[in-house]
Parts: sequence; structure tokens; C-alpha cells
Amino acid sequence: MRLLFADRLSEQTLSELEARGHECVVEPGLSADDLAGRITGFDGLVVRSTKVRRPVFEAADRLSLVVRAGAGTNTIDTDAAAERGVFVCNVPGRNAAAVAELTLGLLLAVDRRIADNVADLRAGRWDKDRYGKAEGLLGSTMAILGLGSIGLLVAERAAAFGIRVQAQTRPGRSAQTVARAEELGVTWCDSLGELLATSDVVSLHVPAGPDTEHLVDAAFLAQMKDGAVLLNTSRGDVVDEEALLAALDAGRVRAGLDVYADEPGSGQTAWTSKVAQHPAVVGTHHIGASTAQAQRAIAQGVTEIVEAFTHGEVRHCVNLDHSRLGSFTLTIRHHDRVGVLAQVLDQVSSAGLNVEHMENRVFRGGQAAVASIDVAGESSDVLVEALRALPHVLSVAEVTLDPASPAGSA
Ligand SMILES: NC(=O)C1=CN([C@@H]2O[C@H](COP(=O)(O)OP(=O)(O)OC[C@H]3O[C@@H](n4cnc5c(N)ncnc54)[C@H](O)[C@@H]3O)[C@@H](O)[C@H]2O)C=CC1
Ligand SMILES: O=C(O)CCC(=O)C(=O)O
Repeated sequence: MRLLFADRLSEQTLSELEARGHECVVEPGLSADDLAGRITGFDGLVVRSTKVRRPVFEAADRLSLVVRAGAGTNTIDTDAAAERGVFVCNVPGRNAAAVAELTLGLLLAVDRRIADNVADLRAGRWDKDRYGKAEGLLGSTMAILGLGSIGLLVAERAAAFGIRVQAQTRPGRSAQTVARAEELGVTWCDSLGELLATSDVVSLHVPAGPDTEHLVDAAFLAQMKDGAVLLNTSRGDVVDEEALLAALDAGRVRAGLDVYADEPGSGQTAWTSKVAQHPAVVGTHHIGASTAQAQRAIAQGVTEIVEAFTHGEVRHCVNLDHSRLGSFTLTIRHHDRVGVLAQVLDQVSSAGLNVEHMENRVFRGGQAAVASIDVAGESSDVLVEALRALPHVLSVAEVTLDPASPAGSA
């Protein structure tokens, strides 16, 4: 594949991909605005924080894969990609430990005012009176919103500090997550109000999206305990910054933030933000994932995704419709000969039916294969008999799909 890297990735990944025959063009200086003018001629695009907007997909001539070398995909117009049949894949979980480490670092920094301590010492001021007061973390209570890869690792690290961790009960949470959370001592609150009113620290680890936009608003902040600490290493949009500013000004809360609503992407630039500059905030520059360990793990994930893709497997795709669109599945065992599938598809299209998804698996030895074809429309005995009569077809089975069942192939 011809791959454009619009952000920096490890040299090792690039050499590994090149050793496997891919051409890697690395242009970390490209901005979101430059991308549309640069994308022609590339099959794949790999980005970290660089935004990938609709014009990129409109300008692309052969783009088939965008890999987000990280977890959050809110920086990519996944709908525009879906409209043009471009897969957008992320690398889930691989940078979670790094983000969890920074989250605890921010908490310690807020509690002990480490940044202010350092600034005063660097300015030649000793002030044990001012800095010799802190609540301490042992025995405090932390709420975690978003108990996924990062949330669970934050819970694990918080528990090691003697912090009691709690989360809200949430329908649809996997049994595996509940079991891991309980193993770590996480306890459950039935309502958000109860969770916030009983927590000294609230840590956000939810993805950005319509459900979580301004999840932390004035009402949310008003329910937090007086003097509580808000930690946000997820996305800036999750917090209504005007409301946070008011709560900070009123001395109601303190905050440790790695992400901001209108933060710049990668690189260096002049930037001011009232929340980031607030004295009750310890802020970092969206560096949660920026450790060598996390970037090695992410780079390995990128290589795996590109390699799998070149072998026809799409891993961690975030813009596929996982609900089956077909109404029935045909399973066709056949001799693996040139033209068999073309004849099968001919019969399906002659019956006026549309194929929604198909997969063909060849057995060892290359003699036989099984095709699984999800089809939209009404099946008929005539079609099934016509398929059975085709040369090299060994058997045809037909199963009507339950519209509620997930396809879950990618
Ligand atoms: N600061 C940084 O450098 C980084 C930030 N992130 C951000 O952190 C987010 C979380 O990352 P991961 O833990 O890897 O993702 P994840 O997908 O493993 O976990 C997200 C969790 O949030 C839950 N969730 C979704 N909506 C929710 C809601 N409305 N209320 C409560 N829970 C909800 C999901 O069920 C899931 O368990 C990413 O989407 C990304 O935006 C991720 C990596 C680095
Ligand atoms: O690559 C980065 O620095 C950002 C990481 C991030 O925010 C993510 O993985 O969602």
C-alpha cells in the first residue's frame, strides 16, 4: 500500500511496513487544511491528532483506509469516510496505561500543587507555609466516568493509592468489565447525582460524541462536592468550559486537564485558554498518550492493522454498520474453481436481490471453499435450486437472519 503519515510515528514501524513492501511517505508537518491537497495517490492515511475532514475524502482518488494511531476517532469525519466506503480504524487500548499514568500524575499535582511549587522554586522563592497544606489521597473517593480501557487502568492505579473507586451502574456494560472492576474494588452508584455527591475526585474517560458533549455542565459541577477535583484526560468537548470556569472562579472545584475544547492539534503555536491558564488548574498539552511505551504499542497496532488489511481483514473499524442489512444468508460449499462465485452472484442478481456482505473461505489444499453471502430481499426455492444446479457447487444452505443479531465480522 502507498501510505501517507500525517503525524510522526516510530522509525521502527516505518521500516517494518517498508520491509513488508509498503511505501511510507512521512509528512508530519501537514495540517488538517493541507491534507485534501495531498491525499491523491495514497491508499492509506495514518494520523494521530491531525484532523481528517470531509474534503479529504472528497479529494481522495484511491484512499481505502484511515488509521487513527490512537483511541479517539472524533478528529476524523467518519461519516464522510463511510459515504465513500473508506474504512476508519483505531488502535484501541494500546495507549491506555500512559493516559492512566498521566491522570494520576495530574491528581497528585493538583493535590500537592506541584506545578506552583516548582514555579516558585525556579523563581527563587521558598514557601513551605503556602505549600505545606494538602488533603492527601489515602482514603479519598474517586468517581470514574467511562470504565473502558483507560478507566479500568485508572481504577487499578487509584486503588494502589488507597483511593476508593466508584462508578455508575450502566446498562449494557459487559460482564467482563463488571468483573474486572469489582476485582479492583470498584463499587456502584445507581445515579450520577449520588456518584458526584460522594466523590472527592471525578475522572473522565468517556469518548467524545453527541452523548457526552458537555456531559460536565453547570448542573454536573453543582452536584460535585465542594473542593472536589475534576480530571479530564478524555476530550475537551466533554466539559462545558464556561461552566467549569465559573466553578473554578467560585473556588468550588479544582481541575487537572490534558484536553481542551479548542486545543490546537500537534506541533507548537501560541495559544491561550482561560481554563488552561486558571490558577486552580494543572494543565498539560494533550500528552496523555505521548510516552515512548505507548507510542511503541500504538505503532505495533498500526502495523498489525495495515498488514491485516492487505490480507482482506479489517480490524477495529469504527464506521462499519455492524447490524446485518441482509434478510437471509446463503452458505455455499463449492469446489474452489475460477468463475464459481461469479455464477452464484449472477443467479442472485437475476433474482433481483442485493448482496450486503460476503466472505469466501478456502480450505487447506485449495480444493474447496465456503462462501457466506448476506442478501437483502426475499429468498425463493427457485433461487436455491438454481444455485444447487451450478457446476462445482457442493451444497447450498439458506438461513433467514434475525434482524436484531449483530454481524460482528470486523
Ligand atoms: N489524553 C489522551 O492523550 C488520550 C485520550 N483518550 C480519550 O479517552 C477516551 C477513552 O479511551 P479508552 O478508555 O481507550 O476507550 P474505551 O472505548 O475503551 O472506553 C470508553 C468507555 O466509556 C464508556 N462510555 C461511553 N459513553 C459513556 C457515557 N455517556 N457515560 C459513561 N460511560 C460511557 C464506554 O462504554 C467505554 O467503556 C477516548 O475516546 C479518547 O477520547 C484516549 C487516549 C489518549
Ligand atoms: O496521539 C495522540 O497524542 C493523541 C492520543 C489520543 O488522544 C487518543 O488516542 O485518543
